[in-house]
Amino acid sequence: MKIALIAHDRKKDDLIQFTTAYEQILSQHTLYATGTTGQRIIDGTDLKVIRFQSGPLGGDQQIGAMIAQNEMDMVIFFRDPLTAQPHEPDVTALIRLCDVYSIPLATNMGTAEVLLKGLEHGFIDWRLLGERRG
Ligand SMILES: O=C(CO)COP(=O)(O)O
Repeated sequence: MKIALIAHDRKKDDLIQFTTAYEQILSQHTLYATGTTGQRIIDGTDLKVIRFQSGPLGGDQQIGAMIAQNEMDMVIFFRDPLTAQPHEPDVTALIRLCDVYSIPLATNMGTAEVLLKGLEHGFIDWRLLGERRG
């Protein structure tokens, strides 16, 4: 599975804690991240991460483009609901594309835990069926 990991600045520590706790599951998948988030994960864990641009410089849009091309299977996006983002339209567009393409999306740690446990138990394997249909 291809999983995108993103966190706004005040949520980055939470995402590092989360990726550390679920490192064993995450390490079995291909991980992508926006620029700064990806660097933090690389520095803080043993996970391999493919980094895009930083969010304000287009990283959310790059992940959105992958979703539109059926190249992303899950998005974990720890948003900061209390801070205005200069690239709010990009954030909204990414979330919208997850809904357009029915991509599992977690915007907080509670949902992210459920998604990863579901991933571990094969609940998201339907994405692989789509891959085989090609
Ligand atoms: O702003 C972001 C998502 O909207 C995240 O970008 P960074 O990972 O580069 O901080």
